[in-house]
Amino acid sequence: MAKYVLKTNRLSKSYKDTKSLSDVSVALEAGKIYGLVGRNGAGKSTFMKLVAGLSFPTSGSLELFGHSNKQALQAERKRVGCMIEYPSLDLNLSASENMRMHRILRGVPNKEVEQELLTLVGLNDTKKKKAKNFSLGMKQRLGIAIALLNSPEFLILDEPINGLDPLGVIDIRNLLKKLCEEKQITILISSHNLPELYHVATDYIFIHHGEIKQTLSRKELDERCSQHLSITCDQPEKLTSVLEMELQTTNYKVMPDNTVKVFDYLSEKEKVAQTLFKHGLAVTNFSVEGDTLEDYFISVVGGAENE
Ligand SMILES: Nc1ncnc2c1ncn2[C@@H]1O[C@H](COP(=O)(O)OP(=O)(O)OP(=O)(O)O)[C@@H](O)[C@H]1O
Repeated sequence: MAKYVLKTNRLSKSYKDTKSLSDVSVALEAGKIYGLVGRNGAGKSTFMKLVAGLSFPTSGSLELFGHSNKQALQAERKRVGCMIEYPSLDLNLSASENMRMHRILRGVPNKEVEQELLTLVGLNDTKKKKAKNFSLGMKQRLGIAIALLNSPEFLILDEPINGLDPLGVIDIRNLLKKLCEEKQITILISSHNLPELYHVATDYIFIHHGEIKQTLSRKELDERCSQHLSITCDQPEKLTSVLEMELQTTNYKVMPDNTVKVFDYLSEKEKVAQTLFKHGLAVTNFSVEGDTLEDYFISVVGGAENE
């Protein structure tokens, strides 16, 4: 049975005239990396703050590690690490001094954890350099090290790759994969950039105007974004048997509306069309489809920024 780190039930948050989050119901399974993707102002930080206990819902409820009552939730939040909106660094302190300050503030007795985590995030040789002289990527990595101080099982990171150069993005991506694979930490990471999240997340949650528009796995996203022939005809079952028997491919998928997606023969479309015709199939749609990640994002959350 799936083990859930987080479940929300119609979680909502309003600020005076603004409904920042509307009826958000999601379930996050342990051991995965969830990408929370949405435009600026979609409600990503609002959602993360509610989960982290930094803000309170207007309505709805949430469950962490299977617990939902107020006191139990507070206790379970000790198993959560977060970096929301910006890393909470003292810019006049070095990496080690920042780690020490946060370790003491959180009551973590083990001093060794400071260096262990700085090594993990690749900041063990920054010596006395003050955080104000760090690159954005180094600040983000230090923020992640701070979020890891209490050995969390669930890590919440708000836009940790926003504004980083390509190498900085790769560093953070590799770090997150390592945390998930080696330390079995479940991760929720937000971004407004689906291609950036694509390489790190195992699952994606699309949020727009405070509502969850779609949740899907990497495999499902790949299927939707890979180029394929989309075929609609009067006899879908006969179509699949022609694909298997005549065209020798099982690389297809029948969609709920009976459209068949064929992932082979993209460069031999005529051969497919002729074969279907030869077998008397009445084809009503035959087209090449498949979005880029950017197109797919827009198809889910809409095109215009201020619609
Ligand atoms: N404290 C607040 N008071 C009033 N409105 C707020 C507050 N916090 C957030 N909002 C509003 O709630 C909506 C969602 O904001 P939120 O910061 O959660 O979005 P986001 O997806 O994290 O965006 P960004 O990527 O720009 O940080 C926005 O319309 C924002 O203006």
